[in-house]
Amino acid sequence: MLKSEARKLFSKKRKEIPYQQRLKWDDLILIHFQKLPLLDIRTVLTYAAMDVEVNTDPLVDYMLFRNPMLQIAYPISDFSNGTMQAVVVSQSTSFIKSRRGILEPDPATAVAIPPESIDMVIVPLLCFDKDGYRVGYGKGFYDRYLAHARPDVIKVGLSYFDPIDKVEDRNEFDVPLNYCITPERMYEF
Ligand SMILES: Nc1nc2c(c(=O)[nH]1)N(C=O)[C@@H](CNc1ccc(C(=O)N[C@@H](CCC(=O)O)C(=O)O)cc1)CN2
Ligand SMILES: Nc1ncnc2c1ncn2[C@@H]1O[C@H](COP(=O)(O)OP(=O)(O)OP(=O)(O)O)[C@@H](O)[C@H]1O
Repeated sequence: MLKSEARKLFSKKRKEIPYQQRLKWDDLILIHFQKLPLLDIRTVLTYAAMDVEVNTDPLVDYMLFRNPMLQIAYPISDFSNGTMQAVVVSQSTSFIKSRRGILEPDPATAVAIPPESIDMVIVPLLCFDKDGYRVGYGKGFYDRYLAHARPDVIKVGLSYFDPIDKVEDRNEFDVPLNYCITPERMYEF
């Protein structure tokens, strides 16, 4: 399937999920997420889910329960050049609604960190394939960001749907996932 087709199909499918179903699926995703090896993870870049995306809050709560010292970072996007910066949040961080309705930490209340300091990235996506390639919103934010991350950074995708066979129009910038978690199971690539 082509990225453009997958984007259209999975945006539609995601919007059609009933709210109660989504809550159940978020629970199942948390159960599989708990099987990930988290021992050496000190800094995680997650994302603040928009209403149709897999909710990351239960995963963050779980990771903080396991390791209260864990640093949690969120991206701040610059739509003028397609780049993102990771900022570490704390109790005193406030979130503000950016363009496109995404919640982002107020930069005045969070601390910017370099991409090399991140051990795990929870990556938003619209769909993924059996080799771990993903389709996002098509702006390349994550591929551009991951190009600067350490090669051993663990990339975890979250999806309400099973993988497609193959993203046919992969390009040289596409960074495949190490894991993708669905309500059904965890995929390791
Ligand atoms: N929660 C979340 N945060 C994120 C991303 C994401 O996918 N999800 N990003 C991943 O790159 C970056 C922001 N990039 C984005 C790129 C494009 C659009 C976009 O085109 N939005 C559509 C509406 C999408 C919809 O509701 O279906 C639009 O504005 O028309 C949004 C975010 C960083 N933060
Ligand atoms: N490291 C990079 N350097 C320069 N351009 C890049 C880089 N990564 C991606 N791009 C550009 O970004 C555009 C979007 O890529 P693609 O269609 O793979 O998006 P996507 O993976 O769906 O989006 P996203 O990463 O935002 O979720 C492509 O035109 C690609 O050329």
